[in-house]
Amino acid sequence: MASLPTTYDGPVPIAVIGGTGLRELPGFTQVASLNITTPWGVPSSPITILHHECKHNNKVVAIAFLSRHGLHHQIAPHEVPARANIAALRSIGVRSIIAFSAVGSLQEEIKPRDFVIPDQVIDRTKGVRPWTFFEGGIVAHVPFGDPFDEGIAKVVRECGHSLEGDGVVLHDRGTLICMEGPQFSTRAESKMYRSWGGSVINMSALPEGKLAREAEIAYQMICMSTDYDCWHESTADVTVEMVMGNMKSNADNARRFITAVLDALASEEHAELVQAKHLAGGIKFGISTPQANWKPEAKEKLDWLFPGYW
Ligand SMILES: CSC[C@H]1O[C@H](OP(=O)(O)O)[C@H](O)[C@@H]1O
Ligand SMILES: Nc1ncnc2[nH]cnc12
Repeated sequence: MASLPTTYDGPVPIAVIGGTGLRELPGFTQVASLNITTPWGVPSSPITILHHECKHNNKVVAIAFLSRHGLHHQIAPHEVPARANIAALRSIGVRSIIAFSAVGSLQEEIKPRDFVIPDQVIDRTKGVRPWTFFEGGIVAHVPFGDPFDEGIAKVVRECGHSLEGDGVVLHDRGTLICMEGPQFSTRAESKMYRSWGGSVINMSALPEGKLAREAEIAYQMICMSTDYDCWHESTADVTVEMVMGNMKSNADNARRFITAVLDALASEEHAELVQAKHLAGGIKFGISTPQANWKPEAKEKLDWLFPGYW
């Protein structure tokens, strides 16, 4: 294949982050491949810019795609450079992220290959992943009571329901447990997460979602169930083979789902939502350190993330 341009000039407000089994988005035209270096390092993969012709208005929109675990799934969940990923996406104009994830089901009614649009998350990562842009002399605290974006979630749910009966089964809400990994849970842990009200489990929603919130990016995860983890008495414990097998056999549904979401988000009706106007500027109110006391090195990094804010 001829190599792609390494720059892209147009606006790119929407990004898709692909996870396990979703290292690229088939069916879209690739128009550029960007290698971006951020003050937090380099992203998991080059950012591919895809052109998508919106079904509703035939308008061509640019979408950014990033592969969370790298082009060859060589990056473990705890090694994902989430700060570089989020910062790089924001630097090209991204303000809304649809993040895909393969998850274990913690509830009988969430069957393998069902989709879940989580609305809550419980953090079971172990503090080994860098999880904030605000450190080294500038302190900030952002609200995270609703960790996902309800506006984007509403559009995603409508799209999922429009595909129901056509192979897609959708659960509108759910509590996602984000564990550290890379080992899967013990049976005792799996049962404990069920007793906490967990619906599904993965290793990658955090700190990705927290960093997106700090970067004023609307973030919604679409989860696809691939297994019953290890709590279920009559099914085998989760294995990578099981996860990959279910991702592969449901890949076409995942592709149709994401295409429908991109069609909907590209319509005029959702322009404000996609630009995350509801989040814009909010970070200014979350900073506790008076600007006069900011360390120059810390300010330089934040200036990269929020050009023109200070
Ligand atoms: C290969 S099974 C565990 C792996 O799958 C999920 O990946 P992702 O969320 O990126 O789709 C899970 O979070 C783990 O990283
Ligand atoms: N059972 C499980 N636990 C954690 N992450 C997963 N991703 C897919 N299945 C999983």
